Amino acid sequence: MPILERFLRGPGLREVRALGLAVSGGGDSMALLHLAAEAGIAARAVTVDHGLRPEAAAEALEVGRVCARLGVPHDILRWEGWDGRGNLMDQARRARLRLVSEWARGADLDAVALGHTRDDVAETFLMRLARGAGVDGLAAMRAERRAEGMLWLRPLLGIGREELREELRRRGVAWFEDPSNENRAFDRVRVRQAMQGLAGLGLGPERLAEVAGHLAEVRAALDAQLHEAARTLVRVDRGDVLMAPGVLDLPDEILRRLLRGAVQWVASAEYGPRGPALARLMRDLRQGKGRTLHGCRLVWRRDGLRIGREWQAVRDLTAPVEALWDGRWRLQGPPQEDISDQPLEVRALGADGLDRCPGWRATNMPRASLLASPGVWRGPDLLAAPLAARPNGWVALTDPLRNGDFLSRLSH
Ligand SMILES: Nc1ncnc2c1ncn2[C@@H]1O[C@H](COP(=O)(O)OP(=O)(O)OP(=O)(O)O)[C@@H](O)[C@H]1O
Repeated sequence: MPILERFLRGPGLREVRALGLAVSGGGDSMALLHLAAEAGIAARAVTVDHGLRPEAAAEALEVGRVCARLGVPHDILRWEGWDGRGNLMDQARRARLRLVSEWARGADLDAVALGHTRDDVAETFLMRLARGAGVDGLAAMRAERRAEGMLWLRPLLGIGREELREELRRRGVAWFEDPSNENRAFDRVRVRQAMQGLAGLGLGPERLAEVAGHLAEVRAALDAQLHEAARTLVRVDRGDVLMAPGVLDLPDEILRRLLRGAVQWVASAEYGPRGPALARLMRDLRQGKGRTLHGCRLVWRRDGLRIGREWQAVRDLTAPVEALWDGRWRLQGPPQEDISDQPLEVRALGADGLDRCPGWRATNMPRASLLASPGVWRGPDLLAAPLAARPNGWVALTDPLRNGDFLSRLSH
């Protein structure tokens, strides 16, 4: 089948009204650009200049010239955010995702296409295998996914990198080779080199991508079961997660995912607890015991398992009332006159705060959950404790985006 047709068969492309194209100038995304232009898709391209290589700015301009010849509007975004710490590649990738999604929303695009190919799937599979990943990590990346408020499409996942380059050569199109592709310090580069030896064993990129594709189907089946379990056995009660006792009848794999998602949400953490910690947790829970984990308290009560925030984990957290507190709480209250030079702030109630909420028992919330619940403070004075029966005109809601996130995170 001609390459253009295979490209167009990629999910979502035909329904898109206006498509963003993330074009770094490398072979894969240059092929993406040319295929989209040839297909007559209404598109707008973007290049992020990370400012990390001196040539990057000139390369971005060159991508712009190619786009102009194809009649595709092109924008350049600059990232100057690296603070010199942490994993540079990871930060650059995250920043790129954020910048490009802001750009796409601003340009009223309904999806952004990325140039990942079948070789990326195969390489990622091997890299994850080397780290001992499970089904989720080994499963092929999704051809269609939502993140950062944008729909991301990967229409080239079924096509090999070399085939795309062949197509570019046929058209006389040049592309930039990223010099880091030669740098053995990067895992991906070492994996690429190792793959040349694996091909002789029948483990070429096609076969590896096929296995990753099967695992993606396994992941989808687990997701469906997880969603069903969450829908029928789990609910959120004022920031705590409640699981019906029936969760103990679920297969271990599903219960583990449910617990990881719930704990991650209650702790507002970027990652859930790791395998060994989850295994210990499950053993204890099956013996009817509770425990603390990852900044959460898990306790059995009459109606099932309650997962709440641990006071110790939030005792020193302070946020202005307009901001999210503990990554998920939004406080809303009556307008305040600026009568004091002490600003209003959100802090956990703690024992000191809860002592000033005489009606808290009527809330039917465990004391431990209320200790870690948000209060509105002015210096030492507690103005409001919305979850502990002292609202004083204030409400505390978990951020709706985060709330939606809870289920999507549960489903990974
Ligand atoms: N600086 C960038 N500007 C715009 N899009 C980018 C940029 N870097 C990566 N992308 C997008 O993300 C996809 C995958 O990123 P990856 O880091 O694997 O890219 P790459 O190795 O530079 O690939 P390519 O050969 O497509 O340029 C690219 O195909 C492209 O769609």
